[in-house]
Amino acid sequence: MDETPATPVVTIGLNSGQATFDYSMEELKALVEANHMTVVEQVQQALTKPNPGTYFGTGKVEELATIVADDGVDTVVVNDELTPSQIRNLENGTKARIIDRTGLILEIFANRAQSREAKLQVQLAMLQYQLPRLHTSASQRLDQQGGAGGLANRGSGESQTEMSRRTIERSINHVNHELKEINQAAETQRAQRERNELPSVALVGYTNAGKSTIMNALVQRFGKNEDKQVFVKNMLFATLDTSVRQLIFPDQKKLLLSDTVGFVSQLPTNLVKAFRSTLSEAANADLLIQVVDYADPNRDAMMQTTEDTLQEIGVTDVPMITVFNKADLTDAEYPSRAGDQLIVSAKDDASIDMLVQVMKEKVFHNYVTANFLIPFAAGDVVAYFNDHANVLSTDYQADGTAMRVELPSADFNKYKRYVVTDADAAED
Ligand SMILES: Nc1nc2c(ncn2[C@@H]2O[C@H](COP(=O)(O)OP(=O)(O)OP(=O)(O)O)[C@@H](O)[C@H]2O)c(=O)[nH]1
Ligand SMILES: [Mg+2]
Repeated sequence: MDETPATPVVTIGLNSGQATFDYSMEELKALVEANHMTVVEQVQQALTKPNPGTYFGTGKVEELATIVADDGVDTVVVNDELTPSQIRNLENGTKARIIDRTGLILEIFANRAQSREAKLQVQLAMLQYQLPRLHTSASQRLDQQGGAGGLANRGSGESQTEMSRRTIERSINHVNHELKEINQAAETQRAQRERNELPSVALVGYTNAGKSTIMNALVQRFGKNEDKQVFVKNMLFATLDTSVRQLIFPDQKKLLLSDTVGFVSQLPTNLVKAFRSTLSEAANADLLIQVVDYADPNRDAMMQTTEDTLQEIGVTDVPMITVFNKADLTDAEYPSRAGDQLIVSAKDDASIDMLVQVMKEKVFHNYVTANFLIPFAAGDVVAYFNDHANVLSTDYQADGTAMRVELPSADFNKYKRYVVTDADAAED
């Protein structure tokens, strides 16, 4: 455990009268805490738009400088993304280190990334963020987190700015290249092929809504024995890597379920772009399950954030159901269903049953039920049905095995020659 005390900070935000202002400051506080810092004071200014030079108006910057000095903090976290010159001017005006919302989210992601792919994706987003912000403390902080990798090597003759810029550009190319290699790896392609054969369902939603918990509950009941549970924790951005698991239901219907990074409002564009391949799981899904923390008073804003982010990554026409989770923390009755909306608790078996029922309705529409008479010489087909289809009845007859089977229409077509009508089956 990390026992170092959290860094105290002042958060600042511009209140332009938007309905979501209070919520966004609250969200900023949660992000600050996720980054091992703690808010000692919040400062806001009512302004319709940011001052282009200093974000806050000049008088307010002076006031902020006093607050920073009085509170004895050396870091100010800003609720919006700033321009490089706004960062510089605010740093000069307050004598504090300025972290904007984007920089903050990047730092959290950098600390959470586990897999090589996630690390590279975060690194790419950081480099792109740093490029126009050289010589601000924002860049140096990220540099310490390993953002630019090889920035330390200094050449002779060139100005430091010129050198850093070229180094960052080179690093960006390098990271892009490595990411491309990961995507082309045999493993990824194999997974892709499997994906094309089975329906896929993706869990999406605001961070900390319970996506990974639902994934684990489903995997525990319908996953393969060797499948590992995914990481669950009560913190923002517990999950940064996409996990895909196969679910097999008792009727042999199978699907792929994926769990991925959660969303937060104003997720940096570079980050969303860098995580494109991770998020492609959602884009290619046959069904999205939007998980919402039903116990959170800001749930409507969180749903809006999720829908905006999906739009931004180009996911616009995938069918979606909404799962209001954590109902055990509310007075609501659960599980309950109204059309495509469910109220559940991830910790409740009956809730998981209801979710499975709805998932099945949505993704398994290409199934047919038919009677087959399979000659003994084609015993492998009987074995195939037992492993891959929902066998409703089996009867060993003189001329072969009679089976009534529910199966995907592709398989039905493949084994059509063994189909018999109900009447045929009755005759035998
Ligand atoms: N009481 C209650 N707690 C839940 C429920 N579902 C999840 N949680 C808790 O909520 C917290 C977040 O759960 P996760 O599954 O990690 O959430 P997530 O959506 O995967 O979050 P990110 O990966 O950060 O996007 C954990 O502490 C869970 O134990 C639920 O139905 N009821
Ligand atoms: Mg998660």
